[in-house]
Amino acid sequence: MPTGSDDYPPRAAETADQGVGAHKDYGYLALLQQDEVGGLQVQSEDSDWIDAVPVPGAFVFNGGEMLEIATQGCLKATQHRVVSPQSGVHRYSIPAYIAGTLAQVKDNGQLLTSFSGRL
Ligand SMILES: O=C(O)CCC(=O)C(=O)O
Ligand SMILES: [Fe+2]
Repeated sequence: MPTGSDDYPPRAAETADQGVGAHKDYGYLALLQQDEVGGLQVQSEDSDWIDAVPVPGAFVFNGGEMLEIATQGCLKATQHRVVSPQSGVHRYSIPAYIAGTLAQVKDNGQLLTSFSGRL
């Protein structure tokens, strides 16, 4: 197993277990490198699950709840999940989470928002 990565072992053939259940990340951004196996799905506004098909050399950026708060709902936190690979296949992904501090200040009635983030 490569170091610093998440290992999703294959699910038992008779089950449809998920590697990670549906959730939103709580931080600002998650930067994700997934291998060619796939399994990451994002939920649309119509509640459909859409495959985030792996693109070689590309990263996935997942907006988190802090980002949604900091942008006052302009950028939404993405509901997502990971479906485990079929029997006999392993999936690897390397996530990096950008967390940070949110500051909101009212200046003459105008809401000013700033944040500092780090990996
Ligand atoms: O492994 C993935 O593709 C996503 C993992 C994830 O959603 C998480 O760690 O929050
Ligand atoms: Fe996540």
